[in-house]
Amino acid sequence: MSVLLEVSNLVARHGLLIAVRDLSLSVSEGEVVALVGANGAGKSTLLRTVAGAHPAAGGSVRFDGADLTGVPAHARVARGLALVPEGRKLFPDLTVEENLLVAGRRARPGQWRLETVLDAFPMLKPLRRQRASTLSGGQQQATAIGRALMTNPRLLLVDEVSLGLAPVAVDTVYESLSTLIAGGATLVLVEQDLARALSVADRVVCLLEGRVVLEAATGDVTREQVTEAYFGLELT
Ligand SMILES: Nc1ncnc2c1ncn2[C@@H]1O[C@H](COP(=O)(O)OP(=O)(O)OP(=O)(O)O)[C@@H](O)[C@H]1O
Repeated sequence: MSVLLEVSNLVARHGLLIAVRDLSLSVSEGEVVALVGANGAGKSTLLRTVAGAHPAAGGSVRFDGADLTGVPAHARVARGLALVPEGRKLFPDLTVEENLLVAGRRARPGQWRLETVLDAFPMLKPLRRQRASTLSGGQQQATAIGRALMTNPRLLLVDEVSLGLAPVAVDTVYESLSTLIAGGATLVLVEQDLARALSVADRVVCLLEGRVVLEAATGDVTREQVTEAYFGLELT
């Protein structure tokens, strides 16, 4: 598998606070990576910096061989990097369909268009003409992932996949993610629910205080080992 994303010695700050410290990570084409870690570990800042929504204070972000470190977010989307942000950030007054179509306006060529996104997220079909502000959390998350797909990404970064969703909504969102995975999508998922994360990912990367403290194929690591890394406990 060829490397699609290569993050090297990345540093990201919020003022004086260093949220991402000298972090290196690579993601290969077709891989599903679960990014886990406690609140404040730096997961969101990392995804936002990779997507160009937050500036890098050091290091580099290479995508498909090109250095994108100083490149604006919209140009990264054009190259195939898409972020589903924490809080979903839909246009509340637009309908589901309009939210999807807006994202598709400058899409790269590819399989994803309104019809194929609705096929991947069947729960959205009856909601097409409904305003985003009236949707449940799960419906919003499905719309937000669908909106990112409309750009025909080569790598999809999804922040906080299941945060705030009812269990049944989490199931539905993961069913659709599984469809994407079966179709060969390359994904980085930030997920608080460790069992979920381990169930879909090929590899788990655990952050603590802005650093990678554990990185392993999901088959090679136990839930206990990930939990220990998560809280910064000594590995036994
Ligand atoms: N806009 C901001 N201004 C100042 N500090 C911030 C800002 N956003 C995040 N931080 C700080 O940066 C560090 C990393 O936060 P980040 O949100 O990236 O972590 P996270 O792992 O995604 O956590 P969470 O699950 O809570 O979102 C934390 O100490 C956080 O308080």
